[in-house]
Amino acid sequence: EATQIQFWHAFTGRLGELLDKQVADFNASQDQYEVVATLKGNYSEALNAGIAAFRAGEQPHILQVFEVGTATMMAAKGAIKPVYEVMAEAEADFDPSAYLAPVAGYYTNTDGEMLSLPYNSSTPVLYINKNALEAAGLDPETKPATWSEVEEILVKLKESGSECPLTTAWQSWIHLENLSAYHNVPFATEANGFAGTNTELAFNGDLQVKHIDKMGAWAKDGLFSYSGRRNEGGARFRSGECAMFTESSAGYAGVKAEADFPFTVTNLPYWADAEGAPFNTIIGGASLWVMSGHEGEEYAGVADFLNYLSSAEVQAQWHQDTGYLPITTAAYELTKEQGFYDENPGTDIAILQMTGKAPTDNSKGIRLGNFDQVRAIIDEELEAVWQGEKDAKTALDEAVNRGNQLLRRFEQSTR
Ligand SMILES: O=P(O)(O)OC[C@H](O)CO
Repeated sequence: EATQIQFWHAFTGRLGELLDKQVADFNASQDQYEVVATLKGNYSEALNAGIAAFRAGEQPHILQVFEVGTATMMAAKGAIKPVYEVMAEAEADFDPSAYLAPVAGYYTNTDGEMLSLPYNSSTPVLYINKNALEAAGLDPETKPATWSEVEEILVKLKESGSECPLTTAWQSWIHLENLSAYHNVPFATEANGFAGTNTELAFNGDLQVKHIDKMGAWAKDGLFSYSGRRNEGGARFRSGECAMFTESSAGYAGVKAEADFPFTVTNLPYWADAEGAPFNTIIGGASLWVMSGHEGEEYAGVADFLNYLSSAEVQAQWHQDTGYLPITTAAYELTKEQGFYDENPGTDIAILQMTGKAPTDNSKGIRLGNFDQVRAIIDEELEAVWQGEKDAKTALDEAVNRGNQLLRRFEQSTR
């Protein structure tokens, strides 16, 4: 009988279908192991389910954790079995340098050891409904590079009757975390937490205040329409209601499957007056953590499955279907060879935007404890701006102060 491997994840919709297919293909490719994929809710819910299950001794073998939970998982030493160790014990053919540096770097400790397996890494991009541009009397091929250009388009969209010229998914990730990296200003001190847990939030600087202030004004003028904290805006873009949409590169999976209008995927816009901008954006998405407390034979199966997911063919197909980054150099090269980027313009935007410039201390990534809870505070404060209850500076100052208390709590818990 096949050894079962439990895999808990957070993918619904088109991404859920594609994940189920990968699992079915792996199961069909051999008869020693059977991976059982279980949906555990959204990213936060899946993370909490994994932690609660560990406490109850009922943890899965593999847990998908979004990038926000990385520091929490790294600190949960007894609960996890680092991927490099799983691979070494299984004597698997595993080469960490096969992974793209900015992706691997996110999930690697200071000794260069890979702790979790990069699986679905994304970066934010801008989606545009070409029909909406045309209806506003604009060239449907328009690709605004800067936020000032975006603003001019939003005004025309509104004049043409659009009730939702712009919406966004993941507001903190795109409009504060990536905004900061893209303009080379700190989101937090200590290299955004990569250099240590003694870190403080710093996203209430001039650039961030200016950007959130602008978005607040756009909300007031009916140019920006808020949809929710995660990717609720996706349905509104795919149905044609919203004309422009800032969202993960992986929003591509759903847009490609559902939108019945021509669309553009282009770079996340930047502020042209910021020196040196744009720098590179940072990753989001999730990685796969192996949990401790299982049998050796089961870990051999985990190693096989993770290697399967990383193989060039599987990873290239996943990248092409979902819009997630290709993860390994081999999958990237294979995708180029297959002519995918030429046939599907915009699909290489994410990887180019991530890797265009050498990362700085502000654009390597973000590694903060209690980050999911910090994001909830940020969401609350941003919502107050969109509703016209707070100005941008007050909201960001309060988010920084409230968030810092959670960072201190995390630091104390790791001592
Ligand atoms: O939609 P995803 O999977 O690319 O994730 C977006 C954000 O990184 C979530 O924190």
